[in-house]
Amino acid sequence: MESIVTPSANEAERAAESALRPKLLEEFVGQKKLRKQLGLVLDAARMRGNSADHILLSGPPGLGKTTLAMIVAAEMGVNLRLTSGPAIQHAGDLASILSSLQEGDVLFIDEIHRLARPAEEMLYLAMEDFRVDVVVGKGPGATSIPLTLPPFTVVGATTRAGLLPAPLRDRFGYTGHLEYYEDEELERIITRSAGLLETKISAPAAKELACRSRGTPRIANRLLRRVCDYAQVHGDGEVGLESAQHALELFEVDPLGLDRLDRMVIEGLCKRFGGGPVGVTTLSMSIGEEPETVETVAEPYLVREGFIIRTPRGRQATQKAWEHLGLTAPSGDTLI
Ligand SMILES: Nc1ncnc2c1ncn2[C@@H]1O[C@H](COP(=O)(O)OP(=O)(O)OP(=O)(O)O)[C@@H](O)[C@H]1O
Repeated sequence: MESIVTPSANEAERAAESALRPKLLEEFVGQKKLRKQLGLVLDAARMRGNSADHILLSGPPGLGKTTLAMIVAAEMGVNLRLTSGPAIQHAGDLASILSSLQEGDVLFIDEIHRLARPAEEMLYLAMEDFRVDVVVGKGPGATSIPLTLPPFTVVGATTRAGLLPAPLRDRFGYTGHLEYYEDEELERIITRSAGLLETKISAPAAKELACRSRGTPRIANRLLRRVCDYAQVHGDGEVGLESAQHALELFEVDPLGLDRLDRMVIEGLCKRFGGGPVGVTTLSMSIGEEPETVETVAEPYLVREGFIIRTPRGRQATQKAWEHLGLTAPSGDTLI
């Protein structure tokens, strides 16, 4: 189920996003600690006249990993090559990318935890010794020719740092973890993006959007685009609080950022199962959704925000879920 509050993006959306990306570290909002650490790593490399250490960025989708990789290249004044774990099917694919790198280049590998094993092993060597063994020919006659690479920087991005094998993780000199954003930071991102889209947005409207963006800049920018559409069609193009609220109502994003699926899950849990605990398969069937959709699309945010908890006996609604639906929890229950 595609939703306006999904944190991931398809290719078309990524293209639309490029106009809104901050280009330099000082334009990047939030992630204060990471910004300072990364700034130091880059400053030191610049002062030494070296390429930057390899950098690993981990965190949920839509928080700015790709943006930061682009910023690293811009700050270092070098070229950026973009690829991803799933795009590298064979070690040969990686060898051809590596052998085309120029001195200092930044190689961004998105979803690095999804690299195939042989490519991963080739990457260890390239990152450590700036060397790659290119295999020429096939079968018993195949020979391996060592190729020296110029120094370069790998920026790896992952949503699942725990899945990275230790030898690969150890080859990154700096690892930065991206956290969900505060509402006030999202407000600044929204105001900045509105400026780039040449739209005026009032401070209360930006605040309203921020509260519903689930801590994620990608969602904030997406909601902003829809709210701009609404203001253009139904008003004079300026986004005020009222038009923002109407637009968000139209797209079924409620004041705490829950969408239709999220509400169906907590409503099903409270109304049909007395708040649970109930197994995810039974719960999903009762609302006509696939268990995988409920587990991967709705649950992460509902758990993170404390609407539901996972127990060994299944999912359970919390007091916050009952309150959000305007319902009273059955008496006698010990609610979390
Ligand atoms: N700190 C920030 N300040 C301003 N805009 C941001 C910030 N972080 C992210 N964005 C914006 O949010 C959108 C998504 O960011 P980005 O593509 O970098 O996320 P990502 O973490 O790489 O996502 P994925 O894991 O899906 O690849 C972009 O339009 C980007 O401009």
